[in-house]
Amino acid sequence: MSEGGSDILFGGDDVSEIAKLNAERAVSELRYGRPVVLATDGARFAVLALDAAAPADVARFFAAADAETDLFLSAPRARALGLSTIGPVCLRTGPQDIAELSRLAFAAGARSEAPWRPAPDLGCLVELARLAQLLPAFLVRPARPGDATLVRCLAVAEAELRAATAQETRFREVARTPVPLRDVADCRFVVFRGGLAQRDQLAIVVGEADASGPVPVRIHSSCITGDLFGSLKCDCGDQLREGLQLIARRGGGVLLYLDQEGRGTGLAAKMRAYGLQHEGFDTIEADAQIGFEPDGRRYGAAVAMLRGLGIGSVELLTNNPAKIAALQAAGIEVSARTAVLGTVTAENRDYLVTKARRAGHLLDWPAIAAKLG
Ligand SMILES: Nc1nc2c(ncn2[C@@H]2O[C@H](COP(=O)(O)OP(=O)(O)OP(=O)(O)O)[C@@H](O)[C@H]2O)c(=O)[nH]1
Ligand SMILES: [Zn+2]
Repeated sequence: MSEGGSDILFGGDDVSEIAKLNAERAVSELRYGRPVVLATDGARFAVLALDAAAPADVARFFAAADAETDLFLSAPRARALGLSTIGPVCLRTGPQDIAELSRLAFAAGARSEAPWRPAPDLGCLVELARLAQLLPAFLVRPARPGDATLVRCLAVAEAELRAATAQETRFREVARTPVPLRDVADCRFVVFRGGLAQRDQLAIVVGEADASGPVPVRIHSSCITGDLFGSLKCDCGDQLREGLQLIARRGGGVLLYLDQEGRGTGLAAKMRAYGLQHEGFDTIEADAQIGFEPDGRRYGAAVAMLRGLGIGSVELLTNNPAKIAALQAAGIEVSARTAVLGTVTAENRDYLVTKARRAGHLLDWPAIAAKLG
């Protein structure tokens, strides 16, 4: 029986499959604002995701505590508060209302004088927050044996979360059908299902690519604001359409459309970060203020889809060296890189400059200027 109490299983006893089930249940509980019991090496904690908890949930969590409650924060958020740390921390806050806890967890420019300790033992909470697409801030207290308030709560072991990551690269094709697009008529949409706490992923197969050589591929992270609504704040919509056209001009290839809004932080976090950008933070500083590293994206789904499509060598359409490195690390050959240039606007210029200066994106400014005419 697993720490999570999943003693009855419907189909299969693959350890990482069981771990996935429990990890996804934990993600769901946290998103509903319910406490989860986390078993780490030698200790058990009750944890509650602040981003998903209502004031009543927080009050209940404190009321049930016979021990001190801490506020767990990721390393970027701790540093934003002025704490000198390289890892996540626990602040000893004492009972607080949700407004004060939220100030400490998310508010731009906030500082903390509260006592704190490094919390490497709870580092898996950052991973849980990423899977749940919640800001990485949790109320944490020891879960004592016999604590009646936690009897009906889901328990998940840190070891299970680790085992579940094996599922991040397991996908299977579930649907394939032609979808002619305005700019690229010869297209098939191929849907893959799997991963860990992930929605279905999409591969758009254009024309007939010869998979015996390098296949033109764009790996595109979803950007609802840019891709769908033409937001001027980024270059994503241009890159999406130009990527598809470029692939069509090559005679065929694949665009992988990954469910990775906001560099993997999720739509709500991205919109919070946009709010901070209006206050003057750049795209990376804004994410750090709300607790995120510069780029938390994973490419296991992309690798699995390429393999599922029989592609082992690619011409990658990107300016992002992290995408090249991720494919290479997974054994996909990147035989060439081709830039994909969006339009530079007054609204996205600073964003592009930050991507080039701080995230190492390979932006070809002369080519961009030439494109502008
Ligand atoms: N957190 C955050 N995410 C953003 C911001 N602007 C755009 N994004 C996200 O950034 C990602 C950009 O994805 P891509 O266009 O595939 O990737 P890229 O890293 O720019 O690399 P290439 O386009 O391949 O050169 C998408 O997930 C967007 O939703 C922002 O200001 N903050
Ligand atoms: Zn965008």
